[in-house]
Amino acid sequence: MTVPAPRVADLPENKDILPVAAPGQTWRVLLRTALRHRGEAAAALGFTVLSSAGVVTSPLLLGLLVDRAGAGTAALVRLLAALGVAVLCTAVFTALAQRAAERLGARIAADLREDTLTQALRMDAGVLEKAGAGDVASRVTDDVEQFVESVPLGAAVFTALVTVGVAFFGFLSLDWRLALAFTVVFPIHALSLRWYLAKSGPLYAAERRSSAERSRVLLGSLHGAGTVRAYRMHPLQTARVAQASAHSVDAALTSLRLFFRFSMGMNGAEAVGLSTLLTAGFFLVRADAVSVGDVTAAALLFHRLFSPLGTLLLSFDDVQRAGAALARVVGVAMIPIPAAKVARAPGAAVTLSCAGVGHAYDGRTSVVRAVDLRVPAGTSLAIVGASGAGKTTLAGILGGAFPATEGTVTLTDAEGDVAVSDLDPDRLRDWIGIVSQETHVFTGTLREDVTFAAPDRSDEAILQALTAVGAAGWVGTLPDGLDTRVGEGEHPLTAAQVQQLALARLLLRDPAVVVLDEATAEAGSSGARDLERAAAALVRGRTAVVVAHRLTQARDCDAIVVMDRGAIVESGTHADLLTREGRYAALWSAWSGAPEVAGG
Ligand SMILES: Nc1ncnc2c1ncn2[C@@H]1O[C@H](COP(=O)(O)OP(=O)(O)OP(=O)(O)O)[C@@H](O)[C@H]1O
Repeated sequence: MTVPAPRVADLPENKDILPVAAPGQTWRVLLRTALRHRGEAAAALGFTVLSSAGVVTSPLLLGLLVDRAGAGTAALVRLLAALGVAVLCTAVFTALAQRAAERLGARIAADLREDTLTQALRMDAGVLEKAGAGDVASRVTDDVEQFVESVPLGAAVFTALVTVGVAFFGFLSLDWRLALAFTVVFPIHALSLRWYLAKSGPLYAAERRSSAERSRVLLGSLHGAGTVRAYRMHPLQTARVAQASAHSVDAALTSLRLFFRFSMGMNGAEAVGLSTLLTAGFFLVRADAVSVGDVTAAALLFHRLFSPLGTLLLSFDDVQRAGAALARVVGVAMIPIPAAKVARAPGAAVTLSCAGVGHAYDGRTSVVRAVDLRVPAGTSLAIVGASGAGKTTLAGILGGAFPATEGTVTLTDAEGDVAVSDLDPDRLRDWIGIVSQETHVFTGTLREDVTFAAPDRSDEAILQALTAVGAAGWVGTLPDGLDTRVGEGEHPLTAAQVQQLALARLLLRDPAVVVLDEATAEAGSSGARDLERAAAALVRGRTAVVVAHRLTQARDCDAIVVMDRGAIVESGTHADLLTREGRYAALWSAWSGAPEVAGG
């Protein structure tokens, strides 16, 4: 059966993914990571060399045994004893080499996974969003796993390389003509390998790409399950997942077909090699140039090499897969992290301001336009406006969740001005804390969840924070108190409780500035009042920006801005705005059910 050679162009291409490292960069990162564990690397190397030497010694001793068959019992016993020692040492060193290499590989993989995840978390939020969390997740999980799985093989490849090298000298020690016969396999292997490598590298890269795309579509479907259900988009979404999976399977099958063709060529080369060696041996023995023992040793040596040679050639396949996976992992490290210039802690009083802030998610349509704001230290500002006016976007920009496409956000304390974009990411949350619409409960104990951003707080401080946000009541009824496990599949929490935890988390972190985006929206009307009080506890005494859908929240703030189609159309205090009888007054009137008199 002839199998058509596959073409990379036939495979799906995903253009939105993160960069992939070049081979040179990948090797440098791998080497640098390995050098962090010098002891393990030296042990792996040393044991591998010893085990390779053992593999070559046994056939040579068996050849001697054949030649000295009539040399007397003592000589034979000595040879047999040497053979036994060689076999034993080979087994021990091979096991030690394997273990040392696996340990080294596990350490390298753990370092890579950690470095990649750290990098992914520090990267520009815009880049992360564009690339898709699925692609990053697939690199930190699938690709690192692929690399980890190939670690034992990597050790085997190294052993095989050393064994083939040492074996060649073994052949030379017998007779150079036998070594020559042995070398006929190399050109055949080299040609088929060249053919294979040219085709397989791009195919494996494409295979990894389509697997990343499948993860992206799957994760997207899971995250957007609510929307999919609400709009009855199951058939469409299922078709998207099926298509991404089909592309992934196609890519895997294409690589597999190529590999089968390559394996067939390899078996042929070994048959030719052994036949040539035996034929050359026959003539050399007939001409008395070599002994029968030499040819026996050469044939056994060649036979012993089937396995390392096969490992070398067959594993090119896996080495390439691992290489493609590693290049994707290292690619994450190549994404520039926004330069962090300021790592100082904030002063006690911080003013938040912005100038000329504009934002276009797609780079074309501005959803926030030319916003200038100043929130003096210790005061609060409410943002109100109709749905889609740009409140969440502005809050995200002010809170440093992502950079604006235009303008700057500045924090000012006694020491001077700091642009939010210039702050060290590790320091940013000391300056500004944010509660967004997407609150999340991390799987673990309630204590771990609340102290996520402030790990060293005492139970007393935690309970104080929970009391301040009005959560002490329900937390007191939990089966294991602060040790109760929450998060996915654990003790269920209501939307209002999740919001309270988010507020308590921020209270414990104690930033100078807080940005609250709809902290009360999820609670429903019954819990909303409680959450308003909880949010007020957080706002008190701090510089605060509050996205207020419930206008009672806006009324309680020192200043209010009204947004419409991305721009600020009104600003002032609650009383000012009511006297103006503009948009805010209209919103308030609709909200409170009756027109309110200024100052009332
Ligand atoms: N991640 C995003 N990508 C592209 N467009 C977005 C994104 N987030 C919001 N938008 C768009 O930007 C505009 C402003 O949205 P934003 O959520 O900031 O408004 P909002 O006033 O907070 O609305 P709501 O009160 O409904 O939350 C809307 O047209 C919205 O569709």
